[in-house]
Formats: sequence, structure tokens, C-alpha cells
Amino acid sequence: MGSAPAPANVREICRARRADGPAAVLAIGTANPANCVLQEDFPDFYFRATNSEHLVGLKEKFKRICQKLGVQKRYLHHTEELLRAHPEFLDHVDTPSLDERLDIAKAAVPELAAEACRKAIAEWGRPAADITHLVVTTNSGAHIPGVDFQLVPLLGLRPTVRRTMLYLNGCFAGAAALRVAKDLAENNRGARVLVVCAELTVLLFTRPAAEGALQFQTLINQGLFGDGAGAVIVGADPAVSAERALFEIVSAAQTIIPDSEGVITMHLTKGGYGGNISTRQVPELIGGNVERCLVDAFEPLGVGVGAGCWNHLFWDVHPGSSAILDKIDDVLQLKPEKLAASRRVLSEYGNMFGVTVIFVLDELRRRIEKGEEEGAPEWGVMLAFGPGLTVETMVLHRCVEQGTGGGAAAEKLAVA
Ligand SMILES: CC(C)(COP(=O)(O)OP(=O)(O)OC[C@H]1O[C@@H](n2cnc3c(N)ncnc32)[C@H](O)[C@@H]1OP(=O)(O)O)[C@@H](O)C(=O)NCCC(=O)NCCSC(=O)CC(=O)O
Repeated sequence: MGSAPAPANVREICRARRADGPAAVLAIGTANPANCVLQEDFPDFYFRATNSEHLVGLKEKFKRICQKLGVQKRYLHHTEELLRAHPEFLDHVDTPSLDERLDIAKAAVPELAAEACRKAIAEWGRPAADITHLVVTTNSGAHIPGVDFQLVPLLGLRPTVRRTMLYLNGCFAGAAALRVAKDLAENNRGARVLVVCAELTVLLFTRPAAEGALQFQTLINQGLFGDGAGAVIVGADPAVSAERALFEIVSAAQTIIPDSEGVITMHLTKGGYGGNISTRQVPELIGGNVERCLVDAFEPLGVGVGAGCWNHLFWDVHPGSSAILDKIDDVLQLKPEKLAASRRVLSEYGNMFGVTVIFVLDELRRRIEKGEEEGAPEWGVMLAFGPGLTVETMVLHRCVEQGTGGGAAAEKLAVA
């Protein structure tokens, strides 16, 4: 008889299961519906498709608003044809249409999400079956089994993939999903987490209100938001030569801005989404609180980034609208090119809720690869905002030695 094995030390078991290094972004994929709308043509489309041409003054006001949002182009799943087939979508206050809108989202969101995921998986270069965890987030749906479940057969993921579904996180959904992925990757040695965020604005579509409190909010909703999906593969300790780390996720924090409840709200109604965006307060509150969020994120890291040197970072800011980006520029005294990736994504795709920060990350890596990021900063930040008002602050470290999993997170700031 051999001796019994020594009792397991639970702490050691847990420690052995953790990754050695920080979570890193290993690949990014994006997708949009085929239907592209130009902002300059959109007021004509919108007032025609909603039988609202008689509201001549309101259409002129909508044109002025559209010019102020920073958007040139967007992609929308809903076409004039789809809207003709659903006249109930024109009146989201009195006519029930939630079921029909959710049916459209149920079919289209997984397809759009899968397209972005396939691109990320192709870039990653490993089989889809090597994905161990899936984190999905959308505001566009309310089904169980949800998009996470649909993606398993669509992508050929293993049935044992560990799924997390985040519904209704507003515009901070993408950053929240990445924050969850960071913890999963760092606490499960070898984990490869597929994060995907997908949005369709078909739940938001309605005709302009001839008068009343909803009028301005409706115009903002129709002029600002766009459809898309963004996927990211997150993992720690990338395999040398088999995987390429783009950005290490050094820290991830979430905070509620004081006295902000009700500034951005969203809920499902019989006609799609209800809710409110206090468009004058949002830029002010973000401007008044952003520096504290940044200091709280960078100070504990001791990497020499703090107040007065924000221009030494690269920036992935959720482009809620150009007024928000202008406010951040102003408060932090950023050089004009610092928010160029955020501004470009807003201009080319509109505000795609939580998807947008993933597009900005993709744009940033392209700019860095092409040498378009002045000074090629090693440290950067992702900032996302959403209902609450909630701010997500994620510190990123650009991986310098491509193909080896990147540099150590303790590297000192390379001054731009
Ligand atoms: C709404 C704006 C484009 C307005 O731009 P400006 O302030 O520069 O322009 P402006 O004052 O001339 O306003 C343009 C026209 O809109 C009218 N207007 C402006 N604000 C108004 C309001 N609150 N109520 C009613 N009308 C308003 C003006 O009277 C004017 O009409 P007239 O031309 O007739 O004189 C901007 O303030 C903005 O982008 N705000 C932030 C938007 C936002 O909150 N985005 C976050 C989305 S939510 C998100 O991203 C997260 C999430 O959802 O979770």
C-alpha cells in the first residue's frame, strides 16, 4: 500500500490556476450592416420614411442638430423597405411594437455579432474551439437563450464554453465586457475570452414628435446612433510566435458620477426603448469628473502619468457626440490629434453604444501601426460613459515587441 497523497493546499491550487501576466487584447474584429446612410441625406430619408414632410420647421432643426453631432455616415439595419413593412414602428408611444422589434433583433444581432467574431478569430489565428469563455453584451434584445447561446453553433465554439450575457448596459457595455474578460483571463490560466458587443437601433426608431418633451430626445436618438458589432479576444500569457498581444489591460475601474442618476436612462417599453439623455448635462458632468477618474486610475500604478501630462497617452474615448469629445479636449488640454481615433469612428459610424470603444481600439491600433499616433505612446486609456452616469476607465499598455506578448506592464512611460 502506497502512502495517501498529501492534502491539497487550496491556496496553491487557486494560485496555480491564475495566469502569470496581465490580460491582453489578442485580436479585434468589427462589422456593420450593409445599409450605409450619409448624414447629409438622413433628414430627407427620416422625414420621408416617417410621413413627416409636413413638419418643415422641425426638419430644418433636425438638419442643424445632425450637423452638430460629429457624424458623417452610419450603418443601419433598418431600411425604408423594413420600415414600410412595420408601420407600427412609427409610433413608439401608443402603438405596441416591442415584440416585432425584438424579433428583428433576435435574428439580426447574432448574425452581426458572429461576423465581427469571425474576423477577430481569423486575426487571432487559432481555432474557434480554443475559446474558453464568451462575454456578450447588447442593449438590442431581451431573449433567453440569448445571443451568447446562438453564437456557439454559429462560430463552432465548444458547448462547454463558459458564457456571460450582459443586457442593457447602455454605452458603457463594451468597456464593462472587457473588464469582465480581464478578470476571467487573469484568473483562469490559459483562458481565451471572446468578447462581443453588438447593437441595432431598430428598438429606437420612431417618427419625430410634432411637439412636447420627447421631441428633442427623438431627434437626437435618430441623428446620433448607428448599428455595429465589435469583437475582441482577450487572454493572458500569449503563446510566443502563435499569438500577438496588441494591448495589455492593466487596470479596469467603474465609477458612478455623484448626483447623476437620471442623466442617462434606458428601459424597454411596449414601443421599443424609452429613456432620457440630458444632452446639456452629459458633457458638463463628464468634463467635471473625468480628471478624477484618470488620476484614480493612474496614480496607484506609479508609471509617471498624472495631471498635466495627459498628452503622453493614447486615447480611446467613447464618442458620445462631438460636444462630449470637445469638453474632454478642453478640460484635459489635449492636443487636437489625441481624440482623432474617437472622432473618426464617430464620423464614420455614429455612436454605436458600447460597440464604439471597440471600433476606436481597432482604429488606434491601425493608426499606431501606420505611425499616425504622434510619439507612439506606450500607455493609454479607454474611457466609456453610460447610464447612471457611469464611467468605465481602463488603463491600456501598448505591446511593443509584437509577436512575443509585448512589454512588461511596469515599463516606465515613454514621453511623447
Ligand atoms: C445636443 C447637442 C448636439 C447640441 O449641440 P450644441 O449645444 O452645440 O448646439 P445648440 O445649443 O445650438 O443646439 C442645437 C439645437 O438644438 C436645440 N437644443 C439643444 N439642446 C436642447 C435641449 N436639451 N432641449 C431642447 N432643445 C435643445 C437648440 O435650441 C438648437 O435649436 P435651434 O437650432 O432651433 O436653435 C450637444 O449638446 C451634444 O452633443 N450633447 C451631448 C449629447 C449626448 O449626451 N450624447 C451621449 C449619448 S448617450 C451615450 O453615448 C451613452 C449611453 O446611451 O449609454
